[in-house]
Amino acid sequence: MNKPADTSFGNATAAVSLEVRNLRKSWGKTEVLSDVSFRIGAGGFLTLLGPSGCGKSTLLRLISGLDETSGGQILIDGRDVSKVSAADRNLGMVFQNYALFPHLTIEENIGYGLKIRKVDKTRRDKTIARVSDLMGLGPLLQRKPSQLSGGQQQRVALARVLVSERPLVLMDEPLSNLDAKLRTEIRSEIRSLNKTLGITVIYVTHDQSEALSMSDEVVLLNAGKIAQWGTPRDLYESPANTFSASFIGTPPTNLLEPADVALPENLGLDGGTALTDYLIGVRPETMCFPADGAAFTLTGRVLSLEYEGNVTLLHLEAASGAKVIVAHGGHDVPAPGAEVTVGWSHEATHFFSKKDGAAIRRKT
Ligand SMILES: Nc1ncnc2c1ncn2[C@@H]1O[C@H](COP(=O)(O)OP(=O)(O)OP(=O)(O)O)[C@@H](O)[C@H]1O
Repeated sequence: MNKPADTSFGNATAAVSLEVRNLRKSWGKTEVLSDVSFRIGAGGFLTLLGPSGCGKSTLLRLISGLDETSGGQILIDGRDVSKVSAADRNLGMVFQNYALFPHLTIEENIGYGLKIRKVDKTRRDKTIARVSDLMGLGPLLQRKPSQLSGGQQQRVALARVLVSERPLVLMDEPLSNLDAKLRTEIRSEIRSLNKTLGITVIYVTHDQSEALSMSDEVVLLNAGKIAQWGTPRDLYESPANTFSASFIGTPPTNLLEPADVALPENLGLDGGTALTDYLIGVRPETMCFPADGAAFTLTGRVLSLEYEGNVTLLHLEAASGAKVIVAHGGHDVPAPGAEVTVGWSHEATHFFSKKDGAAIRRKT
């Protein structure tokens, strides 16, 4: 499983870019996607991330051509395919409900698309052998799908799409049936095949760690709208709004009333910004205890402790009653009930408008 990908199999058709412009989708009177626009370059890996029901699968189905758009455009390599049938979009798909042919062996299932496209047998066998080896399916090739576990069947579905040599592959939560160890291994396999074969991948997940670790770019959706589109680093380090700040990161960003915080004199905000206008965002892992002369400090009472191995989560209650979480890396853990002062730097501080949740950028 840990072998580096071999480039000798698969001559993926030259990779393609994907662009979605002002895409809309309504079911009856309910609009489930509104004005969604993003693009990913050829060979890129873009993840659609968001909570359950935000429209990720709907968006993927529109890109695939399985459902019709209610407005907007989908361009593959600059060509508008919005009205082109799914079969003519030249893309591969792995969905949550992988459908394997029950009467075919695993080997035949994986090679089905190649056979249909009349790829010669020697090349087909070589490709199947290589991908099944990478996916740990080698010993299972002669079995039927019913003789495999759910996780193994899902790996077959993935292998099948990876050997299909489509330039654009859509994946909807393809790792959801796998255990944690396999997920991590297959994540890096998918990522390495994406780069080695130059396949453009659009990947759906609600798991932010999967999204951050695999993607070149992430589109974070909230209730059918894009909350933020950027690199994993953009999303983590510069959340565009309170939704993004709260969704990305475990535990989520603390959103604090300025009244709970001892603020430095110069916040770098516009002169007109009043204390009541904004919230302060700070990630638990960027806070320190003791505060040690940090620019921002907060004093609170320790409600409880959660030992996580590498860190201990300090659950604090500020004077106002607000709950705050600090990920503390040191061994000097305070006792429950103690009053403590924690701190953080200017760089760790994010400001958000209370009105609409949007990030307030500081003056440079
Ligand atoms: N065929 C349909 N008819 C009516 N409403 C639908 C249909 N398909 C999806 N929806 C609605 O569209 C919204 C988005 O659903 P979608 O499956 O795209 O969300 P998701 O983000 O993929 O969720 P999950 O992570 O739970 O799979 C939901 O409110 C869902 O109920």
